[in-house]
Amino acid sequence: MSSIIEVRNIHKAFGGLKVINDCSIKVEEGSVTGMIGPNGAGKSTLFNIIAGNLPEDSGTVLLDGEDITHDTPDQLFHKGLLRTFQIAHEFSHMTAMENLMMVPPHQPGESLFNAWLKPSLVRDRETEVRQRALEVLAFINLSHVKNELAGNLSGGQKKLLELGRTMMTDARVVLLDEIAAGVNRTLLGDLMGNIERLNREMGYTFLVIEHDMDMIGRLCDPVIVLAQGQVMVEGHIDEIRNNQQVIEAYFGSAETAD
Ligand SMILES: Nc1ncnc2c1ncn2[C@@H]1O[C@H](COP(=O)(O)OP(=O)(O)OP(=O)(O)O)[C@@H](O)[C@H]1O
Repeated sequence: MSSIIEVRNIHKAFGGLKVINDCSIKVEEGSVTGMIGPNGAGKSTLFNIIAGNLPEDSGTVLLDGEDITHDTPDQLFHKGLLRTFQIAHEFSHMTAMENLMMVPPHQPGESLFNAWLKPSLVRDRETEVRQRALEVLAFINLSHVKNELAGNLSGGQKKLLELGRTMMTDARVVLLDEIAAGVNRTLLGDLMGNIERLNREMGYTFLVIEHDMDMIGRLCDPVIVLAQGQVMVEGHIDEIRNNQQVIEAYFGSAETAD
C-alpha cells in the first residue's frame, strides 16, 4: 500500500502555546486509520490543517504525493479529500434528500447559462443527482426519512446524513472528527457498518479521530496515538491498549485507553 496522505514535520502554535510539534504521519491508501490521544493532544488542530481549515506554521501536507499544504477546503473537495461537518443551521431547514442533492460540485442547474441554453442537460443532471441521492439514502438506511427536515432528525441520523453527503461526490479520503459522540448504540452500529462498506466496497480511505474506543477497536487499523502534538506510537489497537507510554499519557485525563 502507498500513502494517500502524508503529513511532514508540521508545526503549529497558538500564541505561545505549541500545539503541533514537528508532527509527521502517513495514512495508507485503503486504510481506516484511527487517531486517538488525550484531550488537548492536538488531534483536531492537525485535522484542521490537513483539511485546509487552518494554516500551519511550517511543514507540508501531501495528497498522493502532491503538495496540498495551501489548498483551500474547496480545492481539496475537488481532489476528493473531504471532512464531515455538522449539518449547518441553514441546511437543517432542508429535507434529508435536499441536503444530499445540494452537494455535487459544478451542478449545471446552478448556472443561468446552462438553464437557458441547455435545459435538457440540466434536467438530465438533476435526474442523475436525484437518483444518486436516493441510492445514498438507501445505503445509509435513511430512505424512510428522505422528506424529513434535517433539523428534525435524531443525532445519529444526522451523522449518517453527514456521511451520506461525502458519498454524493467521488470522495477518496474522508476525515471523520468524533462522529460517535452523542449517537445511540443502534445508529452507531449502522454508522460503523457504513464506514466499513465504504472502505471495502468503494475504496474510501478514512482518517478517524475518536474517543470511543469500541469504535476505534472495531474499525481502525492502524491507530496513531498523538500526545503533545507529536506521534507517540502507532500500531494495532491491541498493541496500543497495552502500551505503557499510552496508558501513562491517558492517566489523569478524563479519558482512559480501555
Ligand atoms: N484556535 C485556537 N486558539 C488557541 N488555542 C487553541 C485553538 N485551537 C486549539 N487550541 C488549543 O490547542 C490545544 C490542542 O487542541 P485540539 O482541539 O487540537 O486538541 P484535541 O486533541 O483535538 O483535543 P480533544 O480531544 O479535547 O478534542 C488545546 O490546548 C487547545 O486549547
